[in-house]
Amino acid sequence: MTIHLSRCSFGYRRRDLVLDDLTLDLPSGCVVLLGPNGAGKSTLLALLASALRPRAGSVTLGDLDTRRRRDLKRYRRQVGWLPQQVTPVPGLRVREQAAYAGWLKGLSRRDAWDRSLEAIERVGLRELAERSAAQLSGGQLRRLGIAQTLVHSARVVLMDEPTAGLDPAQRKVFRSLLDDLKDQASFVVSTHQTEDLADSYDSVVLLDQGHLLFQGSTVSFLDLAPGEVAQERRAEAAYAGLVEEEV
Ligand SMILES: Nc1ncnc2c1ncn2[C@@H]1O[C@H](COP(=O)(O)OP(=O)(O)OP(=O)(O)O)[C@@H](O)[C@H]1O
Repeated sequence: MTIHLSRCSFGYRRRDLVLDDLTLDLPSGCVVLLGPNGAGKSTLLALLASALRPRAGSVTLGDLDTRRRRDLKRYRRQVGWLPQQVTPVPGLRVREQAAYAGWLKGLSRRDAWDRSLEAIERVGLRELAERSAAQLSGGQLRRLGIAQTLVHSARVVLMDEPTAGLDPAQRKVFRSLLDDLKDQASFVVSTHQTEDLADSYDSVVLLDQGHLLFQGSTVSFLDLAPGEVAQERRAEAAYAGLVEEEV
């Protein structure tokens, strides 16, 4: 099941539209969300997370429509969101923070606590379960953020630049984590890093200035690069071709 955006518009200020009449079907699997700075990626993820409400249009998952109050809770339970900054909750240990996130999504205290252990285990934080969340490194905090989405068994996990600021070794850890979790949920991941596209993602969404420039399989995206471009540079060349065409 996928999230469907239909004719969505959104602006932070009355006159400016950051997303303009956007229609998009997010397929299951791993989707990478690309676009220049200010394209609207974080805004789109916040709309998909139902943290922001579109000015016009709809966001639906199956028969759940975020415009309907009675659907919102169920929708939010199915959709996990990892914003750019994962904030440690003051006074909470790693496992407690994962459990707290599940409780906020509507699990009972007991369920949230029980599930939190498996969630932190899946992201490799089992040994740090009793450590204060405030003492985690940036990469560990992001892993805790992912665990928070796993506690409530989100079917779609939205991640906003999860690898920004991570060193190459940590980025590799993140990629293999994503690989491990693919059987559990679908992922929509925004990033500026195009080098690992072919290995990690099934499809690509490219936004620029709130408009959709491309949506399709990773293979068809890479095919947009000129034939002579080497394999490891094809994503970058395809991206540049589409964005420059737009300027
Ligand atoms: N809270 C806000 N109030 C007003 N304008 C905002 C706010 N957040 C974002 N914007 C504006 O909305 C537009 C889209 O921003 P957004 O953060 O969604 O882009 P992005 O593609 O995620 O960018 P980046 O790659 O730099 O993170 C930008 O013009 C930005 O200045």
